[in-house]
Amino acid sequence: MTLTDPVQVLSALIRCPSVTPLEGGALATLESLISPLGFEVERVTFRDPDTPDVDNLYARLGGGGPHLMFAGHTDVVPPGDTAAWSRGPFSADIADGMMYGRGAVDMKGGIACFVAALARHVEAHGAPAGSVSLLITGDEEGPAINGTEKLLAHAAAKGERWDAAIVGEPTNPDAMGDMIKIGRRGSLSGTVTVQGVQGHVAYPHLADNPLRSLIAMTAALLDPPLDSGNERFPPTNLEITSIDTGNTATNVIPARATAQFNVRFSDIWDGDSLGAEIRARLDAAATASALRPGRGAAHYEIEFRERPSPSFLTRDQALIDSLSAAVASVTGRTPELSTTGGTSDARFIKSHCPVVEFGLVGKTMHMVDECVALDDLEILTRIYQAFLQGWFHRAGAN
Ligand SMILES: N[C@@H](CCC[C@H](NC(=O)CCC(=O)O)C(=O)O)C(=O)O
Ligand SMILES: [Zn+2]
Ligand SMILES: [Zn+2]
Repeated sequence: MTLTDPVQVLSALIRCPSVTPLEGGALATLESLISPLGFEVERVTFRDPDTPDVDNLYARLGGGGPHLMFAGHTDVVPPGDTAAWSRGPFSADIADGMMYGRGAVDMKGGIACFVAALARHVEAHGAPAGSVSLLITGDEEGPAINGTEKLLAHAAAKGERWDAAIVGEPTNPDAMGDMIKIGRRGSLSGTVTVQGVQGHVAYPHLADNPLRSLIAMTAALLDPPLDSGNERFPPTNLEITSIDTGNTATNVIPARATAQFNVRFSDIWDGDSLGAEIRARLDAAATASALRPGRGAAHYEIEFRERPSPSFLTRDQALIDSLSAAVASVTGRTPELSTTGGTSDARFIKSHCPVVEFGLVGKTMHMVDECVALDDLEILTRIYQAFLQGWFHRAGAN
């Protein structure tokens, strides 16, 4: 195994079937790869009621400051229908300049490139004059209860402090150098249940169809838009993800109906203010009678998923500039600074230190035939190398 070669490192990681929440040998492989670089490695399992136990890894190279954290996850989403894959999802097969496998871009590829970049840095300059830590969880694709948030708290309780962090999630929409993430939108999910009265569809006056209200209520959530965004964030977006009654009959009005939704929200809102707006819209629509003439207000309940993800924005311009300069030096492109897309574990890290994100091209993440261009692995490794050198130089080390 040549640690400076991201292709070899990634190949070893993809071959570990670490479908969330299983460790699948991925953290053990990573531990055996980085230990010879001089990392002090700690493996820790977190538990919580009603969630699977999850293995995590924290490793530190060096003892002094400045201290840079690289964060990521080795767990991957399930491959789905393996027969639909043109190559084994854990084979790491290479064809036409691409490596195939679950996690190729999301985000074993990012980890492999960072390890290779660090190995090259150590080979060329020796260990950085400061510290580099790897904070790697097996619970990013799962509930995210027994992962990054607890690992950060665990390390912080032992005295660990970080000056900055970089997360290796796939941030580029189309090509390397497209985009750096400098923050993330918030996320809030909920379920609305409307109670009605079951009955015969031909005698609707004897029943109370909950879908009439639920249709008006979901429409009220969608329109008018929650905001039009700002210079930092795209417009807040609410998606209805399911409407269900469990009804299999064509001639029965169901007794109740549920709708599920998820909101990706800008920093105009937080979980409380958004929850209040959603309740106000539902109350107004439940009282309106256009789809339910002659009836009183519909009876409904709303349940929000616990712990909405907060939005955040990284305001450390020096860190953003350092990463942008590294991307530009390798790709010749100025990356867009964006808060689009999903949430990431950076939402936990931002409470400990400034955090930015840059990784591979995310086009195939979570898809059948997830794959990465070998050229992109080399580009990302060089970007991480440049970032390491630039960040430690700016921070006053080598
Ligand atoms: N499973 C976790 C968090 C779910 C995070 C997920 N993030 C992505 O898919 C990343 C995509 C991107 O980088 O744009 C999401 O946004 O749903 C939980 O639910 O806590
Ligand atoms: Zn990911
Ligand atoms: Zn993912």
